[in-house]
Amino acid sequence: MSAKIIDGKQIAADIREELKAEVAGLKEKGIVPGLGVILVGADPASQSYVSAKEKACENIGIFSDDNRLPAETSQEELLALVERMNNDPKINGILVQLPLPKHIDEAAVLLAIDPDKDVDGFHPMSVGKMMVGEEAFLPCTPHGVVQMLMRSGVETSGAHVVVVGRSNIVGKPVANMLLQKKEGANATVTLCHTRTKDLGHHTRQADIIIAASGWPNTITADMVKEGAVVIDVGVNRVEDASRERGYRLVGDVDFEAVKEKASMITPVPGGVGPMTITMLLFNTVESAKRANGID
Ligand SMILES: Nc1nc2c(c(=O)[nH]1)N[C@@H](CN(C=O)c1ccc(C(=O)N[C@@H](CCC(=O)O)C(=O)O)cc1)CN2
Repeated sequence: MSAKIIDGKQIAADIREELKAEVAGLKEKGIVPGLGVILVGADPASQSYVSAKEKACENIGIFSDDNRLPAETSQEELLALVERMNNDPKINGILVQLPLPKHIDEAAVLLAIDPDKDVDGFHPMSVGKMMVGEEAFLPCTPHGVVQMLMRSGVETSGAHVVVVGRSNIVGKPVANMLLQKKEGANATVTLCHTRTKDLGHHTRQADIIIAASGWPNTITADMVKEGAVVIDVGVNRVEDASRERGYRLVGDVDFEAVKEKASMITPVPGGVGPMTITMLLFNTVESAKRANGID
């Protein structure tokens, strides 16, 4: 039987409606959440993600401070802008779109962000707090994955989750979040990567597979247990002359074949992607509440 499609667009829209109502309530108290947005360079994918984030802010009533800087921007100039936003009370969250140009030390920039405004959840302080189970801003894509599982009624407690990919943005944090001792987690987690021997041996044991390798067709049908839940975090461009833009988007999972074996599956596009932007909005509202002493 074909899998139930987990509709990321719909779940994201539901959360955005909840946030819109929360932002309206904050406005009545004179509070307008603000997001400082920084994009260095003109990478087309990054430009479209940043524009989508700003549009999403506008739609729910978050103020955004747009800063598009040329690719030649120096690290010092970028750090000065981050510092200005750290000290600006109108800014509750700072988003530095990644990747940054090669001449800029990404780790140094992320470290410069005030952890209280780290709505991307990439600062080592946020990562450390998440790891030990303290309250912290959770990175947006992994947080989106956990929300999708919870809102789709997927039981993670005691389930065997196999994560494929060990990036700092997705693989490592999602593995960590799912093994925490809390609601929507409590899973047994296996973290696989490019050096894992016989990947299929691990994925076939999974109740839930989270594919975040960055390569199309990493997960094929023979690697999936009948009835497993499959979450595809990949966003890969593959050439497609039949499309106006010359490419189409695919995930890391062989969707057509795997959907015949899985019980639930996320599509690409329209799965995890829309959740990433939504959880950024969530963190920004959360930060505005914390800054104003609201629980
Ligand atoms: N500072 C950050 N940089 C990056 C992050 C991040 O969370 N913070 N994540 C990724 C890119 N990203 C957000 O920035 C992102 C990726 C994909 C989508 C998305 O909605 N994808 C759609 C398809 C969109 C399309 O048609 O191109 C989907 O999958 O349905 C949103 C955000 C790296 N950088």
